[in-house]
Amino acid sequence: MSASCRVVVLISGNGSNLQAILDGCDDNLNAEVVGVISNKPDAYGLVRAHHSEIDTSCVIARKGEQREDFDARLINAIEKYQPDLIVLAGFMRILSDKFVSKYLGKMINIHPSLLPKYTGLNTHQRAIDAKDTEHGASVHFVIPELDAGPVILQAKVPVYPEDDAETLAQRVHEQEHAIYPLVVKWFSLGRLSMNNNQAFLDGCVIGESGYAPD
Ligand SMILES: Nc1nc2c(c(=O)[nH]1)N[C@@H](CN(C=O)c1ccc(C(=O)N[C@@H](CCC(=O)O)C(=O)O)cc1)CN2
Ligand SMILES: NCC(=O)N[C@@H]1O[C@H](COP(=O)([O-])[O-])[C@@H](O)[C@H]1O
Repeated sequence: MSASCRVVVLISGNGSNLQAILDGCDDNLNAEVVGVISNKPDAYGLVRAHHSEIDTSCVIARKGEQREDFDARLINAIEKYQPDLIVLAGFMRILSDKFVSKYLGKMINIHPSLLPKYTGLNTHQRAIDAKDTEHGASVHFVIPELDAGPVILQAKVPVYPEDDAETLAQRVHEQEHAIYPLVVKWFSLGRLSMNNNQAFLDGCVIGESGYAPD
């Protein structure tokens, strides 16, 4: 029986979140990763996709190319798979308003901070520099404004005085790999909508150990 929710994952690098979602789909028969698309040809996530016999493609920015032109090529690559859900997993491109509007409500991203804190890049070092005692990750719907979409699920981790960006990133990664597959599962079960998202925010109390409604 083919899965009801066709998932396309966009990556730019290592793909550890892709791997967590692939592993999660083994248990969640409602979702199937049908394609992995990278904007970097050397992304290790492409190797992970090949190991799982998932179709892959690359859409590589051309020198001087307009963002909208790149995004048009990316749409062509995505539409081949006819996805129900688009998952950004370390996809390091800011997407144009036209692209985001096309996939509004069916595109999610994982961001390494407790949004709305620390949108953008270098979040772990910024949390350390601010002497924060907690940090974490957020899964959110993607809207044109960067990292500002409705938050679906968050995971918190402690920040220790001896932490550097690397040790903190590792602790955050562990929680990312726990929460992202959950959100994919909820979406595949039809339990996620950008319109009535508050129910999940109220129900999602996440600590270091991680908790979320089943
Ligand atoms: N319109 C949106 N696009 C993207 C969103 C979003 O919420 N709205 N989420 C990001 C993911 N992201 C952080 O989570 C992020 C990715 C990339 C950048 C960025 O500055 N990219 C540069 C290029 C960087 C590079 O090539 O190394 C750029 O695109 O000019 C910031 C945040 C995904 N896109
Ligand atoms: N602003 C986007 C961003 O910084 N995303 C972050 O990139 C990493 C990708 O790791 P992965 O390739 O191993 O999944 C993840 O930590 C994710 O939160």
